[in-house]
Amino acid sequence: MSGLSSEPDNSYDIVVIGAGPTGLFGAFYAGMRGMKTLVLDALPEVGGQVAALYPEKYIYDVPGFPKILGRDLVSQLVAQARRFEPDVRLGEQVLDLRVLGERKIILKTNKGFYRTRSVLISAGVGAFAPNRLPNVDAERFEDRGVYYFVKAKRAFQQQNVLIVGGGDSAVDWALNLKDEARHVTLIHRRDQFRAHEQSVAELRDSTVDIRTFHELKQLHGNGHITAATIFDNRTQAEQTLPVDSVLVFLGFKANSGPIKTWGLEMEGKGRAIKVGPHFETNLPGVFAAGDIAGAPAKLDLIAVNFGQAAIAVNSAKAYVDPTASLFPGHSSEVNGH
Ligand SMILES: Cc1cc2nc3c(=O)[nH]c(=O)nc-3n(C[C@H](O)[C@H](O)[C@H](O)COP(=O)(O)OP(=O)(O)OC[C@H]3O[C@@H](n4cnc5c(N)ncnc54)[C@H](O)[C@@H]3O)c2cc1C
Repeated sequence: MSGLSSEPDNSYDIVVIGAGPTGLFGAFYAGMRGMKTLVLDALPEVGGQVAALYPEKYIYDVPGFPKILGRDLVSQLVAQARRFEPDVRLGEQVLDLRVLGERKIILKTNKGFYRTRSVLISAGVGAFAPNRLPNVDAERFEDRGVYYFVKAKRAFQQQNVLIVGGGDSAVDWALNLKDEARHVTLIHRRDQFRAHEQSVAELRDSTVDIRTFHELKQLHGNGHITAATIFDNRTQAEQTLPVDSVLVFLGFKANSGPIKTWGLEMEGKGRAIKVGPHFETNLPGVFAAGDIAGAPAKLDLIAVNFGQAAIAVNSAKAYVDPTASLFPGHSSEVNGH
């Protein structure tokens, strides 16, 4: 790993790779065990698959919640993890991991290096990245009118907004922005939406200009987007619309690529990291939990992942501090405020 000679000063007891449900709960547990914690995720938002793929769906099998919306579960996990104030860095993908010795691990990301005594890999199905707009040279407008994530709807006040996509995110953001923006157009290449029936009904009843069977042909602007040409994929008829922002919601792809090069023993056709009973990997100080872990009875469910995160983090604590016990004590007794 190049750059190791200039070792970073930032040093953690544990770095959690991946801020999905497993990583967020792992971060909570690490905080409860008094570990200095850093959480890293490639995406600019936390929540893993839940936030990226189904934030607006109800989940029915999380203990204690008869039903809970994906995004509400993520908020609750964040609130729980925040209590111990872990460092969180988003939009940062871990590219390399090296064990240099006992309790000495270096991580390299696309933004820098971190030193840590242990690692929890809770990377799910890999680092998420949004599917980018194909064939329209959108890169030159990224963050200059083309956005794959929306943080604050205020940013689109009085704008002409073009939304691309037919899933929950596209439909929900169209509904969310219709009163904030000057005009919202939504294009989708088919006439069937992959979104909540109720939201689609609301959309069809709203002021959003819906163009089904439409796709993006070209973006225009000098520095920042000013217009977009769309076309009807049945007739090829084109139209150029004045546009200030294009919001792209074409789903995500996962890339587990770098993890396979870290010297970890893999299984399950190379998709899962082999773990032992404490969710330890073959690399000392490196633990894995959640969808990425090749546990003996593998069930990729949030409820199961929470338990794995607890075992992995408590094991990491005992590794980092050999005088510490594996059992954390009951939270109701040790953290009573
Ligand atoms: C449509 C759908 C519906 C589902 N419904 C349910 C349900 O009803 N009940 C249920 O229990 N489960 C459900 N699941 C499964 C559940 O979402 C997963 O089991 C869970 O999200 C796994 O959590 P995780 O934290 O292990 O991984 P993930 O949620 O995949 O999070 C992993 C995170 O790690 C990040 N990451 C990966 N590699 C890197 C890297 N190198 N550097 C930085 N960051 C990285 C990713 O960007 C991602 O954010 C569903 C899944 C899908 C797709």
